[in-house]
Amino acid sequence: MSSIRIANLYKNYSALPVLKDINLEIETGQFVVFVGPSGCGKSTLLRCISGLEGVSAGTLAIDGKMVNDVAPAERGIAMVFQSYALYPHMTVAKNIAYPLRIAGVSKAEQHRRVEDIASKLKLTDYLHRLPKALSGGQRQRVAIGRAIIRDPNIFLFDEPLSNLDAALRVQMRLELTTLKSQLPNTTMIYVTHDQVEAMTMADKIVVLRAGVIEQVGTPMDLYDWPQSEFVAGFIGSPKMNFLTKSHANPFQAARIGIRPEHLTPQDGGPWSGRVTHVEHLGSDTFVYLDLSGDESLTVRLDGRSPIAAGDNLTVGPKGPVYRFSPEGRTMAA
Ligand SMILES: Nc1ncnc2c1ncn2[C@@H]1O[C@H](COP(=O)(O)OP(=O)(O)OP(=O)(O)O)[C@@H](O)[C@H]1O
Repeated sequence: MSSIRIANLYKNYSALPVLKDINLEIETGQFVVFVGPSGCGKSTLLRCISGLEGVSAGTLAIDGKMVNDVAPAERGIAMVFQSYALYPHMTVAKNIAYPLRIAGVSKAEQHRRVEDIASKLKLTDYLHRLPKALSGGQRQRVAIGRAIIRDPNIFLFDEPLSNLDAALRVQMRLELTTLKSQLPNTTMIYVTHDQVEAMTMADKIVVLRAGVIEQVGTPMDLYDWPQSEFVAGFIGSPKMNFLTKSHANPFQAARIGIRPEHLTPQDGGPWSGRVTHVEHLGSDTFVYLDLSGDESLTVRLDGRSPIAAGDNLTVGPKGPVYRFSPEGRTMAA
């Protein structure tokens, strides 16, 4: 068991409030992702859960037991950071086994556990190498192996993939998802800037903004039912289009939003303009449309499109049009 309950949590640095009235429940075995813009408090919340930071007010409980005053090492938590430090003179096997060696676990047991973890993390062929002979992704897997060998109930990741190149990030993303399925009782919390990572890995996403929780939900809840313009703009790639004034008036709202993939060429559709750029990605095409009043739309079309820069184009919705109040809250459909 490794559920987490956070109630009315505040964290200040000197007089600066960084987390404000955080309330969050995480069930055993969930993979929860914290997303939000730089400085919104993601890492601070993770560090409060780990015990590396104390909280200023509120309660933090693991499996129903308040842990505010429990030392980090006693919380059953392991943490992996973006900058992981492997011991350069030790082989992969020795790096992974290190926490067990320190704990005085027998050689035979160390060997058994290292073999088991290496097979989970596809490191079996690299156990005798030194870290300098590994790729970035392999080194990050060793760091993860060293963290999971202690059998933590809760695993915290702070942007573990941000130092890797794009292709390796995708590969590691899939491997972390596999790892999660192999550890069904381990609760995982993952901090990232990358909303694609959040969408593809999370059971539950927590969107933070300026120290408060803006919305919590499954990836598809947040995509389909963003409660605010902030969440609507944060989740989804390419980003949701926002329109105002005459482009929003027909929908009886000051401001509306529509996702690029929910627009389609449509005679008599509500939005017309001139195509400024076209990007062909092979699988789909992004069309950029200039509307009157200095507003613009990104349109995502399936497959290849004959539309070219300079064309006039009229588009309409084939999916939801979100309406926002002047305060940026989503209004009922
Ligand atoms: N030790 C500290 N002392 C003072 N202020 C801090 C400290 N650590 C973080 N902060 C401030 O708290 C706020 C939240 O920082 P935090 O690192 O949690 O944000 P984040 O959402 O993880 O950002 P990023 O995505 O850029 O890593 C920031 O304004 C930051 O400057």
